[in-house]
Amino acid sequence: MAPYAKELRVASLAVQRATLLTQRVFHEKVKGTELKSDKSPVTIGDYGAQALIIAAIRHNFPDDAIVGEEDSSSLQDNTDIRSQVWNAIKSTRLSSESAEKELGGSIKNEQAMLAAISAGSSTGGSKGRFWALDPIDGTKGFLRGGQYAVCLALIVDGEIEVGVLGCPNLPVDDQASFSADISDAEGHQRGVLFAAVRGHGATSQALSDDDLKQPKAIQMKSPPSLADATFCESVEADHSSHGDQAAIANKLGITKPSVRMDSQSKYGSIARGAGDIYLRLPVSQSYEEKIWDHAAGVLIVAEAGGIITDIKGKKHDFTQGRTLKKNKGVVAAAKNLHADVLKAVQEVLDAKQ
Ligand SMILES: Nc1ncnc2c1ncn2[C@@H]1O[C@H](COP(=O)(O)O)[C@@H](OP(=O)(O)O)[C@H]1O
Ligand SMILES: [Mg+2]
Repeated sequence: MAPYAKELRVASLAVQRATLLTQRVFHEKVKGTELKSDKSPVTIGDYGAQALIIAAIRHNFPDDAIVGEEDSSSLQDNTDIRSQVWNAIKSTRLSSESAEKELGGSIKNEQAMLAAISAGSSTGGSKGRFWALDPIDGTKGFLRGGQYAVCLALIVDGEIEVGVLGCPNLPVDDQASFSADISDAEGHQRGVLFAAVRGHGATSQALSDDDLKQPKAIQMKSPPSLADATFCESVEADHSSHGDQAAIANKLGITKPSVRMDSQSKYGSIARGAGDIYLRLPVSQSYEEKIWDHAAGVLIVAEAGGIITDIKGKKHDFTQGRTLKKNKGVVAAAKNLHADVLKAVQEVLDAKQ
């Protein structure tokens, strides 16, 4: 049996089920939203997806730790949001009964739901097994009806071993034209699940497939020259500097406009060859990137044949707790482009000092 086969299966089904919940929440406009202490939004979808995924992990791997983005403290007193999360959970089931069973079935009651959400409080670290979970990455994209991703990765002794991304608003077709705009995907079936196991390649498949047994291998593309490359970057200018990115593109002779997209959908997109370069350039020197914003995507791009470093050219270090405190930013590109892109990144950033 391939390594981590059960982990990959459980992670894929758990992400599929959680993605379904987020889509329901969006379509039923159950959009109760709060602001967290850092002023970022959190929705019924974030809490519900975190509860469902953690319940599935705890059923299958009871000894594993979980580093999840959300915590349940604000749900303890807010009965309105809490009951909306509970209703979303109760009405979300996979259509395959056997898959539901593999995940351990639904959550029993509101107390169990709160306990599941709270179980994402692990501090991670360099030893043993833990899961890094972002129930909705790109919550701002989710609220806008744009791109977002449900992200889950297994980290063992500091190495990312399994990564899964559920991207409900990206086209299923790996060859579809690269755009963040959902209306451009008109005529394309949407909803894709990206996955990778370290040393065993990366895949994509339709999120709507009942049993998730049709993965296809994906590969990064190498454009004929740097000037033909397509960049992607965050929609939010305070997550990644659009100005620095434009200066780097200019230096490399790239004339195509960048594709702006929320969430780890950017990692999935370049891994399937829809786009060639992903840059995340620090805006604030004090911000520490969160491990759940990168773990799944970093493995998927690496397994699709890409190179991912920080802006200094260092590998991302997932042993440092809940954040990537030893790294700044992201430079992800096809193998033949990465060295030139990194050089341009450093020249542009150094010139600003
Ligand atoms: N100042 C900052 N710099 C970089 N990333 C930031 C940031 N503030 C918030 N983020 C992160 O950026 C993520 C979204 O990434 P992107 O810009 O690629 O869509 C957010 O995830 P959530 O949406 O899960 O909160 C959040 O964790
Ligand atoms: Mg996130």
